[in-house]
Amino acid sequence: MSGLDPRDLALYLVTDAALAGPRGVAHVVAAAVDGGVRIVQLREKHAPDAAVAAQLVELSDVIGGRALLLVDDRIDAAVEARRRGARVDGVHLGQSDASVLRAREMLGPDAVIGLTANTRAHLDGVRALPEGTVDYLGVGVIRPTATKPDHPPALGVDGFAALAAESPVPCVAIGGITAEDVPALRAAGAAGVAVVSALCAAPDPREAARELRRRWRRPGPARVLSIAGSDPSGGAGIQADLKSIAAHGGYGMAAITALTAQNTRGVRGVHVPDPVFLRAQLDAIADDIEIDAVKIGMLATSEVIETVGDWLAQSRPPAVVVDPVMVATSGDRLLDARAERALTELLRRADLITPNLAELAVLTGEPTAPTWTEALAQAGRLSATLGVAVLVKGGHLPGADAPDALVRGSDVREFPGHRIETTATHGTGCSLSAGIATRRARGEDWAEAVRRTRQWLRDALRGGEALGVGAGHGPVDHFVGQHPAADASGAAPDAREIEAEWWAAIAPVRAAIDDLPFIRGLAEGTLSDADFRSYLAQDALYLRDYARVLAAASRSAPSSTEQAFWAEAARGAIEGELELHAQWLMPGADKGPGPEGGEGAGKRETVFSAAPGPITTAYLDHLRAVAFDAEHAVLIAALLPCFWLYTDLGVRLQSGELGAQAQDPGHPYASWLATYADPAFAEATRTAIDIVTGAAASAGARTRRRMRAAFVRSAELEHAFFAAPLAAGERERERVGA
Ligand SMILES: Nc1ncnc2c1ncn2[C@@H]1O[C@H](COP(=O)(O)OP(=O)(O)OP(=O)(O)O)[C@@H](O)[C@H]1O
Ligand SMILES: Cc1ncc(CO)c(N)n1
Ligand SMILES: [Mg+2]
Repeated sequence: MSGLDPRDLALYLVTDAALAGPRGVAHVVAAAVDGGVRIVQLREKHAPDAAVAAQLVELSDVIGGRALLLVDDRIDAAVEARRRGARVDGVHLGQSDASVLRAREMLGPDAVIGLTANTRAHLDGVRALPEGTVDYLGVGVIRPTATKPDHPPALGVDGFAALAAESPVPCVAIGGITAEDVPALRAAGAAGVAVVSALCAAPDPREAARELRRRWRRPGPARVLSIAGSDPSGGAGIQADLKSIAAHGGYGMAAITALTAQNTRGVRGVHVPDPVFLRAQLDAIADDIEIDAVKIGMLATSEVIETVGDWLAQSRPPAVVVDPVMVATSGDRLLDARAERALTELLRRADLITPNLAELAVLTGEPTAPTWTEALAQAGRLSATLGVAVLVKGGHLPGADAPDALVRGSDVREFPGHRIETTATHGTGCSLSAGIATRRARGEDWAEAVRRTRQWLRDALRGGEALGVGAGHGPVDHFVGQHPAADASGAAPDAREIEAEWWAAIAPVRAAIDDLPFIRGLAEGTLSDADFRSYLAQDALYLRDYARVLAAASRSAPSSTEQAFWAEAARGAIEGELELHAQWLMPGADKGPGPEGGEGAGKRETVFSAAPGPITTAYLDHLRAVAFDAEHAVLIAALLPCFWLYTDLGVRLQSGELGAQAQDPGHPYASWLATYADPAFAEATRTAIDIVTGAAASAGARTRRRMRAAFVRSAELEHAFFAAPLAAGERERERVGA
């Protein structure tokens, strides 16, 4: 019995020269091993032994001990290659190939010997052998495949599971496996998956291997390792990473590269422990724990960078995000000059790097990009040079925008966003990269992981100042909205804190709204006209009574300014928005505002002709109940989501953050989207937030709790309202049998 570690079976590459094509088998093997393949089997059915031995020598070189090398069938070639100095770890044999006993005799007790099996009789054959003769079984084929023309009938996942359950040795699934099959095979008891085409025919075998490794992950929280420096003030470095990993549903681990003495005002000192001990930390983790993603932060010196680079090359975690930390928010340099150069080599081992503008400049050797357009161009050049994706961060741009962009060569995906007015920006870069790594390890694609982590970070930025940590650039609040009620401490929160806390409290609702097919369709312009009109018909009914509730808020307002504000909002709801609805809903109405603009006597009947749907009724009942029953403060809290969520969505739809740019003149819903992105509406929303959170700050704890509950309920009803049109459309299609 060899010392085969069953974890090495997880991802197994079987070579195929024809599929590898002109780039050659060695190239595919090198890339696949980089991507996380742990066993390589050279499968060469026709070449003479000498040629196979020569290929084994070459592959042994390419692999350099990072994976096990086996050969299909050709024991003599393996012996010959070993004689020529190659490291050949064993053979894989078919049922009709040379006997496994002979292989064990020729290659010795440490060799890895595998056998193909696809029937119960084959399992009996293994049991009949002396224990330790066979190390693993290759069981398949799972699906019909062209790479083994004479294969027996496909087993499928269930057939595999039945054999694996009875096998005396670990079973690797093989034959026609694609990335989609991997989780099911793991669940079926596979020790690993062996693939041919999925890697040999892949345009990028490294990325394909990484994808297979990610899919191999067992379900549950992602295990994410931060390799970074310590910030004792808790806002950046490993402390930020661990909080961010936890906030995104991961299990966090940390290997410390350096200790800093810093606070929110700056870095006072850096102490770098012996990199040998860093390596000991990394090995201790990897020897015991399956790592789903690694986030790398501050690396301090070139020795540390080399230590991490060597470890990465050996352990090849399936997702690697490197935040090339060189300059802290406070402006302090965190790397020495030699280290800045050594970093470039390490960056090639990443999937994604996340430089800010200053770091992008150092890495490209160019001056700091003066504009966002120039930053994107720099990121494109860097991405092409390094062969990795670059998330360029616009946090340090002057002006009102703080966009980021995911750049892969010439492919650019922008994430627009307004700058948040706050001093709490310490550790944003650390928190962002750790969150992205965690989300990627949980199965989101890179763009999705970036989008969602950014959305979270923006709430964390808004909540940062309320933490009251430090007098300089304070930390973001990684768990904004999840703290035990501020009231419990006795101290009443101020309006700013309430704003951050309430907005964070509805973060899950907001994320769910973003994910609705209705919103996606609206953003992309792919929503059907019928679905949009069915939404508008309900919205017209809603706005008519929403305006009445606004008027009730005006009546009970405590000051004339607020009385006027709610009255003006009521007028706006009736006039402005209903105008637009009339233009869309009137018979023969064209998309968007037309010259006739929906005047005329029949207008009201047509606009309000739909029967109110159950969600419309539920939402209005909620508003009317608070208007009828509750204190003024609770009423205005219930009214707030209709302002706040629409402004937020309007701005993000308009900017393209959620899909196609609404400014695109071809966008079918451009005129509708423009209403909600209107700066005047944003201003009204700002006033509404100030009035409501101000009222909450001066209210007693009980009223404040009722306000928050009414606010959250309205937000949930906003979500239900956006979900309703497509659900109704679905029911209608079922009814008519379409
Ligand atoms: N005031 C802000 N408003 C909105 N987003 C911001 C703001 N400041 C930073 N961000 C966002 O925070 C993330 C980090 O970006 P930034 O450019 O600040 O990186 P960094 O300089 O590496 O951060 P760090 O100081 O933690 O090292 C990005 O997603 C950026 O868009
Ligand atoms: C330890 C550490 N890592 C990263 C940063 C970047 O903000 C920092 N300030 N401190
Ligand atoms: Mg940074």
